Amino acid sequence: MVSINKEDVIVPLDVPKAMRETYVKNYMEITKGSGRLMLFAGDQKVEHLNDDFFGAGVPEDDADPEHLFRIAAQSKIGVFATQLGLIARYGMDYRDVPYLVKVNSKTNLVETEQADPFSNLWYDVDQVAEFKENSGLNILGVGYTIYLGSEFEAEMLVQAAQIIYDAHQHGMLSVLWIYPRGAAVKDEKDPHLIAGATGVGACLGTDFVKVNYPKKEGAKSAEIFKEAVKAAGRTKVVCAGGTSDEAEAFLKKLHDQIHISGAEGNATGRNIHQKYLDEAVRMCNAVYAITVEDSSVEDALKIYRGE
Ligand SMILES: O=P(O)(O)OC[C@H]1O[C@](O)(COP(=O)(O)O)[C@@H](O)[C@@H]1O
Repeated sequence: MVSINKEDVIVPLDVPKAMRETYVKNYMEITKGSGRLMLFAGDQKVEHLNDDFFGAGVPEDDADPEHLFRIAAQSKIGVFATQLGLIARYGMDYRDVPYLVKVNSKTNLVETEQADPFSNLWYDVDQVAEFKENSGLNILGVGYTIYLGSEFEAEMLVQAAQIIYDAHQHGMLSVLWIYPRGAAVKDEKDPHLIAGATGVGACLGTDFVKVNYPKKEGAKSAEIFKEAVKAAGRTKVVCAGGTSDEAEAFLKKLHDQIHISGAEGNATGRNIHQKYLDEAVRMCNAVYAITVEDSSVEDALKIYRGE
């Protein structure tokens, strides 16, 4: 078990004095007192349309958006990230779930080869705060995606800066998804470029930055990922889960990211929700065990197998 005290939370100076306590409370809650983030990612209904939710290899449970809420409610998680509209439709039946509102999103219909990606803002943070107030839901933070290197990078950087600043005004946390992508980007998974991305996250002052796990011919990803963790400084780095993998390999990779690279959590979607509910809940609890409870891969696998 890893744990931090309230006093260990470094409160950024853009959080007003009156909101410092709220920020610390949200930080402790989103990390379950571990300092590490277990983010269950459920924004793919926009990002990947129905590709992740229906078709060969995807259990039928996943075709219904409520599957995501059932998993979030029945498993151990730090936070469930999805779009505000979906939360508004289901939140009344899932009041105990901790939420993170993804404030921008785009589909994958236009390929990167056709046009550089731009993910525009759907809601500003004041609307998220208003929604939190009106719904009474436990909204701990906001999330935003930047496509670094896109011709629309400048717009996304400004929007990200504003949403982080505004989130901090409300004592809410920020998670940036930063993916280098567009015609100017030769290799999205280049370790040096990923480290550039986490450094941008640090300069934007985000609490957490989520990037893809770097890949380089002949190199061990867990080793080359260290550059990105270092570049992020006080901003904590987590990795996207990627396409569904065999459970043991996925859990081992996550364990390496945390214990070799120095990542402070995970942001996992498909590897959890592309399963029937019972298995999805066990997988989610296994991911949580490695992240928050500091379990070994063997112990996490026992949780996954229901032993
Ligand atoms: O664990 P997963 O399914 O990769 O989800 C992690 C994140 O990556 C995304 O799927 C987007 O990734 P891509 O744009 O690279 O496809 C997000 O929608 C999601 O939050």
